[in-house]
Amino acid sequence: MGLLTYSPGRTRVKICGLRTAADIDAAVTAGVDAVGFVFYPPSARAVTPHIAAQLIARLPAGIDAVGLLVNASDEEYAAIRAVAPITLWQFHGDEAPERCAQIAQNEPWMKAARIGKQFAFDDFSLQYRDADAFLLDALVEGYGGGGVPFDWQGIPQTWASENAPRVVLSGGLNAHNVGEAIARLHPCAVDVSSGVESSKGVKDAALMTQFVQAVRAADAKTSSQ
Ligand SMILES: O=C(O)c1ccccc1N[C@@H]1O[C@H](COP(=O)(O)O)[C@@H](O)[C@H]1O
Repeated sequence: MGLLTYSPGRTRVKICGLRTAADIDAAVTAGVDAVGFVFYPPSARAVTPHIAAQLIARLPAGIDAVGLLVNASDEEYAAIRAVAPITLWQFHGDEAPERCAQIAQNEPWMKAARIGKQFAFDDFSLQYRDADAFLLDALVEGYGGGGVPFDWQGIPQTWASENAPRVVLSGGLNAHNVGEAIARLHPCAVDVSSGVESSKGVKDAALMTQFVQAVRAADAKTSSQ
């Protein structure tokens, strides 16, 4: 179905920062809707476009292959597009809306909002109104993937409910806190990286399974209320 198919009561799941065939197989078995590839060389989770292409070839139909970029140059982007069949773009840097649209061409894209103590939610959603989704993350050093949650209470209630169909929640999620996040915000999807790792950049199959099970349990609880 893909990550951005909004279906209340069925929260979509993306696991980001996959680097090996075993990671892909474990994520697929766990029941994800999308897997993410980090094309940001400073990250411990970075992959080359060729590695990503090999990993994407293992994916069954219907699971999104997300390309995560941070202020990528034209050359970096061209190298990815040449070999890796990305189905959804994630812009996690300082990209202006025009740059996101230029890179994504007519493919879906989401823009990360890096949320600190104060964040202008309305300004962000207006500025990036052409995005297919808003990915909410904590403001951390190194742009993202820090395993740090932000204060969900700081999201204005009206903004959260109006934008729920295109909110992808991330930032420090794990099997223990994702249920509360879903109950509070009812996002279209959740996105995790650090919370399913045994050490930085090393995915753990059991933690991936537990994360997806926690999402399904939260959905079941919401539906029964
Ligand atoms: O994972 C990374 O290394 C990364 C690097 C630069 C930008 C974003 C990155 N990851 C994304 O960050 C969020 C939150 O991740 P976490 O669960 O808190 O570790 C998520 O969207 C990742 O895709």
